[in-house]
Amino acid sequence: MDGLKEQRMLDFAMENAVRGDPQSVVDAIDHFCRNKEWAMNVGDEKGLILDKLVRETDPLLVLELGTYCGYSAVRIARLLKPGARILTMEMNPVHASIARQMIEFAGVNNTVEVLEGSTADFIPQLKQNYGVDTFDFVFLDHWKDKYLIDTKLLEECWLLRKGSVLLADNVVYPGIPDFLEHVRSCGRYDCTNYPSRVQYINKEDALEKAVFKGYL
Ligand SMILES: C[S@@+](CC[C@H](N)C(=O)[O-])C[C@H]1O[C@@H](n2cnc3c(N)ncnc32)[C@H](O)[C@@H]1O
Ligand SMILES: [Mg+2]
Repeated sequence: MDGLKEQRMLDFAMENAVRGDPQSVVDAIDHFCRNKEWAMNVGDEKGLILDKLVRETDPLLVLELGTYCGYSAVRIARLLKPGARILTMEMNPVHASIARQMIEFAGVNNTVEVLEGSTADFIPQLKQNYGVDTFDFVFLDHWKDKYLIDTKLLEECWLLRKGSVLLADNVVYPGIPDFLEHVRSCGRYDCTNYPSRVQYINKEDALEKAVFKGYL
């Protein structure tokens, strides 16, 4: 097959979903990944847990670490109240470009801003350059050796407040033991595990919710 899977995913969504209808974009991507080519979106099964926790939190300001093609950003954006915003970080320029097109096609480009670059570079700039006070909801879904480093960076940069919800994907597969050990044992988070399955295949995985208790 020629070209990139990510481009094929975008083309499939544009041909099979309705412009401006984010649910139809989410459905088209899930269909593509279940029937044509697997991809690393959080997917429809874990996506239901993500939906439930976004609805419960009803955030005004969301941070996503790891945009990929924009699937989870569109998925979250479709649930947000007017005026709410998502900042999503992606260091791969090809992924960032596909994501911007996906987000624009889904009609959520006024809600979602893709920051192209690494989390290590962007997180320390958020207060000064992006007008951020604290995040209500953070979705961690980038490279697994960065979850702990970036969680500590969010804490150090005062970007969390009492009640901020961190939601981490892939805590069983491939597993993020250093992150889990930190949030479960440092005393600053209330943690809940949500068992599920790896996107689009029958293999055990889970999401971990860690609610920040404040700078104790
Ligand atoms: C699993 S995918 C994200 C999937 C997306 N959240 C979804 O569900 O649709 C991980 C993405 O994180 C990006 N990434 C990994 N480490 C990063 C970092 N330190 N800073 C920014 N992007 C990163 C990768 O390039 C990749 O596109
Ligand atoms: Mg993931």
